Amino acid sequence: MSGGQRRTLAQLGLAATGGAQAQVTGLVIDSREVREGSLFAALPGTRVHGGEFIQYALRMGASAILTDAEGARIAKAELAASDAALVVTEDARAALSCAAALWFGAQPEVMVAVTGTNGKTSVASFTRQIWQAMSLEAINVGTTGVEGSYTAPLAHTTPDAITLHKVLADAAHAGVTHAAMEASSHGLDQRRLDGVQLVAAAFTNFSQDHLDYHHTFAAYFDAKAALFTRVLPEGGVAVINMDDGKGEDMAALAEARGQDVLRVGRHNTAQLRLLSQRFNPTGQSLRFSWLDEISQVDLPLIGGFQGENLLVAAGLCIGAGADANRVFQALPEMETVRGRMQLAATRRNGAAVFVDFAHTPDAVATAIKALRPHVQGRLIAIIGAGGDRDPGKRPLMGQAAAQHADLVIVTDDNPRSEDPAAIRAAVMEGCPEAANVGDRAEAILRGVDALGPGDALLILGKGHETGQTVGTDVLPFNDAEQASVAVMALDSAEAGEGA
Ligand SMILES: CC(=O)N[C@H]1[C@@H](OP(=O)(O)OP(=O)(O)OC[C@H]2O[C@@H](n3ccc(=O)[nH]c3=O)[C@H](O)[C@@H]2O)O[C@H](CO)[C@@H](O)[C@@H]1O[C@H](C)C(=O)N[C@@H](C)C(=O)N[C@H](CCC(=O)O)C(=O)O
Ligand SMILES: Nc1ncnc2c1ncn2[C@@H]1O[C@H](COP(=O)(O)OP(=O)(O)OP(=O)(O)O)[C@@H](O)[C@H]1O
Ligand SMILES: N[C@H](CCC[C@H](N)C(=O)O)C(=O)O
Ligand SMILES: [Mg+2]
Repeated sequence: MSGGQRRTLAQLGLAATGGAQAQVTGLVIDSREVREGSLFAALPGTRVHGGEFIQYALRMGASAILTDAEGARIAKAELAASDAALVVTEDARAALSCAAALWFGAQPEVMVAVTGTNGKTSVASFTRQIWQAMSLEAINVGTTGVEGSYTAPLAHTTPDAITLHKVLADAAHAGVTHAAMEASSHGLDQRRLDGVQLVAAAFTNFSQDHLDYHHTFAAYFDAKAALFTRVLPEGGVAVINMDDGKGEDMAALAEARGQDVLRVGRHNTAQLRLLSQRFNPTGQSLRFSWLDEISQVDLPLIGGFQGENLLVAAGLCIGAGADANRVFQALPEMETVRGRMQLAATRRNGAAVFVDFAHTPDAVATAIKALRPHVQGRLIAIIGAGGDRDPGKRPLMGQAAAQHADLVIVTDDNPRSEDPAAIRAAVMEGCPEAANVGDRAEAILRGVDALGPGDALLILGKGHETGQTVGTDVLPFNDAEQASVAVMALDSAEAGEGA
């Protein structure tokens, strides 16, 4: 990670209380990765304070420790006995982010970020696609990794500051000039993107998720709002979806900070205003106005929310300096975002199977309702909820599915450390009539088997994911692949019977 370089703390924007001349050879947040000369950032955690590992980091040769008062208290004796440099700051996470930005030293010139409970990956991908259609070297950074003109896998939606700045620097060195990144609420709360220089930022929507981490809706909202109140500088452009219940509040916060607000949506205050959407079996046509000019575009995207996300992405590109007409010209070239309302297979009788990443109550409702106008017959939904994630959302996801689909199958979705049957039982509280089929492959087979002409199956929750996490094992699993296998098996069995 050091690439052989050495920096002083001053060069990393850090003021030390001792050993200020220390030469840092790399930045790490996990003591197990400390090498000779590393700066170890001992951060507060959800399970333990990183200060507990300072002793080990010093033993492994750390030349500097960055921590908060609590970390310094925990390791007081070891720090006193060491000649390593010590930086104690109120917000060690924020300091680490700025140090990481300085350490890696490069990021794409034009960077934007998007927050919101749902739609971040979609908006980031569309933003990157628009830029690429305008012949710019662009990437999106988030849940699906780094995609576009430079690619890399990522484990998190908003990676920790060190991983993030390494990726941004690598992309910039590879010639990437434009980047759209996702700002998750965890990422914002943990200051992971505080060192990123944003020119514009967007807000999609706000509904229940991650209450296991944030505990209250107010804290969850504040984490998201920090994209505008802390990360995006004054004078940046805030692109706000005004159709969401929190749109007005977010716009007011951005204005109070001195940002230009670009309003998007059906709302009558929107400058980029969605006038109408028409759906057909393979996509939709969108009519919208920008200031006083009206445009219309045909898109190969399934689901009304994708049209809405696309306008937010267009707003981000305009907010980041692109010419509006060139942005609008790029829109017909948009491709489906992987795992978001993605057509996975079609049965011989014409019934379609879609895969979508809905994993919140609002997304489950939105996704099923969004598919409805594209479907003539029955709509069957497969849902599950993740283990070690907000348990409160489980019955609400079941309820949303029961309310909007004609038939529901409840199955497993990354049970992680929890009992899968207990998670399914919690989901079933919201949809007591649903079938309960733990094995996901079998659930998909049953869903596909139930498809008559004109029907559609919507498999929710995993989207682009390629694994099923059970305990700590990640078993290979891909909804789109399973759907194809099920369609092939059932169609050929039926053809065999007919022969
Ligand atoms: C809940 C959460 O965000 N946890 C993150 C947090 O871990 P934590 O607070 O639990 O850490 P901890 O285990 O208490 O340890 C405290 C500190 O001690 C350090 N440590 C720990 C053990 C050791 O031997 N040595 C050591 O130095 C850890 O690196 C950490 O800095 O800090 C760690 C790094 O400092 C992160 O890796 C970890 O992300 C975990 C892996 C995670 O899964 N996060 C998910 C929930 C997440 O961030 N998701 C969001 C949103 C997803 C969405 O879009 O819906 C995302 O952006 O991906
Ligand atoms: N604008 C929207 N409004 C409501 N639901 C949406 C919207 N956009 C996407 N969704 C739903 O949320 C799912 C996830 O979309 P996407 O991956 O873009 O969101 P995300 O915010 O990146 O999610 P994550 O928090 O996991 O990173 C989609 O598959 C869809 O079901
Ligand atoms: N980024 C989200 C993804 C959830 C996807 C779903 N398949 C699950 O495991 O709950 C999270 O970590 O909460
Ligand atoms: Mg995402």
